[in-house]
Amino acid sequence: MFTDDAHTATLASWNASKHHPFIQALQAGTLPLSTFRYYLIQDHYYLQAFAKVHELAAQQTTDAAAAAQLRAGAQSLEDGEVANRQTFYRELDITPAEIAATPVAPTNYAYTSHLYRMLVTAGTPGAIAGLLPCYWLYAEIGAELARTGSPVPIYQTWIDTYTANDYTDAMTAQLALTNRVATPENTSALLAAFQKSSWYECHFWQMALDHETWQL
Ligand SMILES: Cc1ncc(CN)c(N)n1
Repeated sequence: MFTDDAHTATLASWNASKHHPFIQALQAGTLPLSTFRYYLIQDHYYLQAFAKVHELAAQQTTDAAAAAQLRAGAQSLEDGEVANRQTFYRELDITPAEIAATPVAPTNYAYTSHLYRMLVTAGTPGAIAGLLPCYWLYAEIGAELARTGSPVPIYQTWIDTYTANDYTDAMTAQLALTNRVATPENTSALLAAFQKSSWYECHFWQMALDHETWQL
């Protein structure tokens, strides 16, 4: 199955994400709130692009079931993760003005550009494979972190987002969709899309730890 091969091919990168200092500090409760704020603001832009790629991929395909699944995935993102973020923004006093005044950081820019690129160069199946680590890696991270939890309530709520049934159901549906659109002809392109997204996921944590900015 495509997703088994993709998972095996990205084990090192996924382990690096799961044990990244950002994740370890979030679990220990030692992650500075300023770093979490930085992550949330950048992730606002990431999730916007993530939803947009779902919509564009749905528009681009003639596979009605795939289009419906992509739109359902985007809706579940809106209802779950994006809705939860509004609570975080209020709690941490993150305003629309602050978000608007914050540029998309280089790693985030590169990751979201990769998702759009996959749609253009590898079509809807390429976009689906590029989107999958976002669903799946966070579900695995959530499951691991939930074993001990975090002493900081807002970090615990963040963890809970990714163990919630609506999130894991959306992830399972996306796994099935990816396996359905994978063919012997497109497997290597889909694997490359998945591997690069996994690489970007790991660098996204580092971007947040570094409070990465453009040095133009
Ligand atoms: C960068 C990134 N990757 C994945 C997720 C989980 N949907 C997220 N919120 N942000």
